[in-house]
Amino acid sequence: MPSTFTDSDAVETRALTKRYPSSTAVRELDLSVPEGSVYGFLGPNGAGKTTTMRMLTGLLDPTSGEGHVAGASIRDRRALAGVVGYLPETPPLYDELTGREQLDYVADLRDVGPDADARIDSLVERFDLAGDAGKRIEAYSKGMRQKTAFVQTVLHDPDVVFLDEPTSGLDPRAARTLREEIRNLTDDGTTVFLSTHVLPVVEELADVVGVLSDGRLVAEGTPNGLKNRVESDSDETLEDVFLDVTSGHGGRFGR
Ligand SMILES: Nc1ncnc2c1ncn2[C@@H]1O[C@H](COP(=O)(O)OP(=O)(O)OP(=O)(O)O)[C@@H](O)[C@H]1O
Repeated sequence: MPSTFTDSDAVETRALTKRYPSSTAVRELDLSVPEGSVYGFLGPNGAGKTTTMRMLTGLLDPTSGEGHVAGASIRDRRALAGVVGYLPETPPLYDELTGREQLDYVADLRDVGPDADARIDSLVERFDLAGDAGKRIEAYSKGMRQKTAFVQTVLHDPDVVFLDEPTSGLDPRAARTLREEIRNLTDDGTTVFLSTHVLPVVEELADVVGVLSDGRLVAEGTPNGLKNRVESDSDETLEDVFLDVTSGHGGRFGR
């Protein structure tokens, strides 16, 4: 069967669905995320965001439907591993390793090559982790863990980076550094798939926002486009849009 996927989209899904015995987490999801853009993926708790990202990163098999990420089928884990980076809500870190050992280990695992040391040095410096790189991760604060986890996610220069609540636990300075790093990634052509409940972060960074509710995409557009979809005396905020489209009453904003 000929593929209907286009070359310019970094993430594409068609009718992507995940069913569990007692519920359907993701329903017939169609996504198209252009290369080099930031896609803000919003939705209430339990909407299906993590399930979607786990399918797009090869950690979970879809029940039906299909998808490609940077040209790799989401059913081809080996191909996906080279092109995606995933920062999950609870990042996989080894408490017994030092920060530096953790990053060296991941660089090795991901086959980063001869530039690994320089790349780690620069990212560790950028996130103000250099002074603590020799300490064991068990002694790290939540923010230090989160920063280390972000660095390990982007170490192999993936084509598409999936971030689940990346600013969680970060102080304002670190959160700003992270937002700048996300911008730097897209300047280099990387695509960022960003799931967060922090709406100002989405508003600042996202080129396009998709809102998931009960496993379905209920709204999609630029942050300004979504806000301006209804005429209103007061300024509509992204939070108003979010609350409206996820209210369960259909909302004023159709897709
Ligand atoms: N392993 C599982 N078995 C059964 N149901 C599951 C499983 N994992 C997730 N679910 C269900 O799928 C739905 C979507 O969950 P998911 O974690 O994807 O939501 P989310 O949008 O990431 O939520 P949050 O914002 O709270 O992180 C929920 O109803 C959840 O209970």
